[in-house]
Amino acid sequence: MTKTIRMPGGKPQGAREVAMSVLHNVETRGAYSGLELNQALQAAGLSRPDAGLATELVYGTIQRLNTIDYALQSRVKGWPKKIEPWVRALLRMSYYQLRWLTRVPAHAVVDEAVTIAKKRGHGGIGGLVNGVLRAVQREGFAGSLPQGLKTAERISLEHSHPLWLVERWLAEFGEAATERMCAANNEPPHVSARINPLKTTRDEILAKMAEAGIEAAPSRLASEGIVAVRSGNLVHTEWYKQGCFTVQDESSMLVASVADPRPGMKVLDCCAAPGGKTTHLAEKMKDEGIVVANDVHPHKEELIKQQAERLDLASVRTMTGDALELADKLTPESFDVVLLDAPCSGLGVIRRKPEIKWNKTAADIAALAELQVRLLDRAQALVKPGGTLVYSTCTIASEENGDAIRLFLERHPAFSLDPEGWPEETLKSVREAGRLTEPFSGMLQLLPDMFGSDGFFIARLRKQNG
Ligand SMILES: C[S@@+](CC[C@H](N)C(=O)[O-])C[C@H]1O[C@@H](n2cnc3c(N)ncnc32)[C@H](O)[C@@H]1O
Repeated sequence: MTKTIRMPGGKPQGAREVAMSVLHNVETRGAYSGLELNQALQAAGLSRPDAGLATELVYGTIQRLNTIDYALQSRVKGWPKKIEPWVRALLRMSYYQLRWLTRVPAHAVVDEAVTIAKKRGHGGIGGLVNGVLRAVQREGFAGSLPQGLKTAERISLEHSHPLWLVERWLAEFGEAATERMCAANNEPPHVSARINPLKTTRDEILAKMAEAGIEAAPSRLASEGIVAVRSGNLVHTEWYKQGCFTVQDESSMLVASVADPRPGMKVLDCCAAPGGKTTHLAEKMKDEGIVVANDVHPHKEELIKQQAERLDLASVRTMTGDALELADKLTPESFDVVLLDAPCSGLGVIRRKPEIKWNKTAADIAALAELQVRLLDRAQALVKPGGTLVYSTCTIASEENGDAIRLFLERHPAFSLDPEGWPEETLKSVREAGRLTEPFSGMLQLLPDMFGSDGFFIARLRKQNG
């Protein structure tokens, strides 16, 4: 049984009720799971284990939605459309627990679900929930997938991904890689952090974490990175508050390293909020020079400022505006390094934001690819002759990545892909994993199954001198 506490509205809420309301809002209001969950957890004030359970229920249920709905449709008449959204959320979440969260006794899952159903609805709903979950419990999960499915259908149902996405990945990456990626997308993401070398060293933080009983190890991919196990949210630590590190995915840490800015340079980050890469660029420059950090959303400027302040970085200058208009506002050819960390479909970060796989469409990818090419077209005008343009996304859709770069290069012959100056340890790890296309071209696609880090694309382009 989980502890129940009083919500501000007067209603008692335990981990399962919190998870249920988050799932309900994600489905009915299109809310982001991460934001919605953070708000709900703050409001509910759950204990750490209960917050952990609520988190697991939300992510696990969204991750396994396809598989869960397939199992429930034969047991619940009118599933899913004719069932009230909150009952849908409750049944899905309970099925998830029965099947994948085996550390919770099945009878406790059913009892709690029935209690919630009766409290929120009426006896009839309690009866429905009880009947469905007891049947699931009795029948078990063996043979829960139909026989004779085509490869795409099997992967889609087994690993709970939409069919169109599985078909797309099968065509591009083949069966083995698609299956690995889909499985990896259902794993919990690594907790990782990027050490701020202006304040501390990786060894020093690792030693302090070991002393505090936090299991952490150096990243295999990024020289400033650490990966922690069962550490809780590192944002709540004193080290974070003191600016010793930034919580960031390991793949994301590579982008500033590939940009390789030097102290004293003038650098532009076109799409910068919340400032993860901006602050990394400034750290790499030893806080000497200027990093202009721009984002289109006015409210996000403050987020970048807060990060720069927390890390004591004085070289960051923030501005708000559409990156498509930056070339009209800033001096042409005036930046040594320009980073375009473009808005993208996010198909590389499904593990962190599982609703992405259910919400994004092929049409979104096409529209984003078109925007990205236009953003590249405008950003290039700001690069000095001999300077560097780095393009990155957290997606694995080729239209938004390699294809966008090829289109760009056709139109801008002054630029060429630059395979030099990439972080050695990264290329070594990717090469050792047998995942580097040789000879290395200057573009890198990391897939989510390779290192347990986000799927990311990075291209480094050099503008010719004069
Ligand atoms: C991938 S995120 C950037 C993450 C950031 N670079 C970091 O490492 O913390 C993309 C950002 O682009 C911003 N954005 C979207 N369209 C834009 C545009 N037309 N001009 C400038 N920024 C834009 C979004 O607000 C979002 O913050």
